[in-house]
Amino acid sequence: MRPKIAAGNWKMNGTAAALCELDALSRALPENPPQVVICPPSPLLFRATDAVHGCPIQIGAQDCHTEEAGAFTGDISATMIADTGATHVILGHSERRDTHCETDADVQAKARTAWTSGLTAIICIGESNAQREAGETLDIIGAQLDGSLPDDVTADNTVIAYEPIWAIGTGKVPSIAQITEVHDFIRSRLTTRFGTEIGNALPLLYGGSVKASNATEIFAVENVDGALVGGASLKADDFAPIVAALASA
Ligand SMILES: O=C(CO)COP(=O)(O)O
Repeated sequence: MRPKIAAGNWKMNGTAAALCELDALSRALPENPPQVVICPPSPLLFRATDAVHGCPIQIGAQDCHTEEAGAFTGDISATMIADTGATHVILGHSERRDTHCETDADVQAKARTAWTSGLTAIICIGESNAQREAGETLDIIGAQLDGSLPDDVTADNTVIAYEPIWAIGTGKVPSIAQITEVHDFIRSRLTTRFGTEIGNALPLLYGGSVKASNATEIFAVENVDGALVGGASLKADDFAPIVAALASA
């Protein structure tokens, strides 16, 4: 049985004042909540882990460097992230692949260093609009999976998030048939490469314009184990109904 995971990616949004949303979210959690992971900007990590102390919300970072320490001005390492009490790190988000030119090989190296520090890697993949229109979606997704996932992936150290780039922050959501097709494809690619035990145990999240209004039908898709949510994770009032939809999926 795979865990259900509601992850929130705050991206470059929020100052210390936003941490009150964690408290509000914890009070709004359903009785048997799914796993909830909030990924605030890195300056908030220490305070965020303090803020969720004693409640079932976990904290994650949005990126880490491939190295554990060294002369990399402006970067943060997996060791530092783990030191804050965070448990997860998002890797290979399309915004980083785009604006920081991250490659699949970079993502794979980052996953290894994340694991070394005991973090769970949330590895993001997804096609652009041009790639989808050219009929290349499954080729792109397959190549990103092959290149971004280390061989020794396990269901405990990795979560995969399918985020079509054209659905991120646009309000455009793929059809249920499109989400089903890609998630089924990812599942079969994983079982082929890692075997049925690991391949069937790895959680798969959908991300891109998830809101309370579309969450229930997305979570009903067989190979969707949760969501990676951007804009609608910033406010507890928006995110709590998504968490509740996942809890009852
Ligand atoms: O990029 C995302 C999460 O990582 C999705 O963002 P939105 O939910 O704002 O579309």
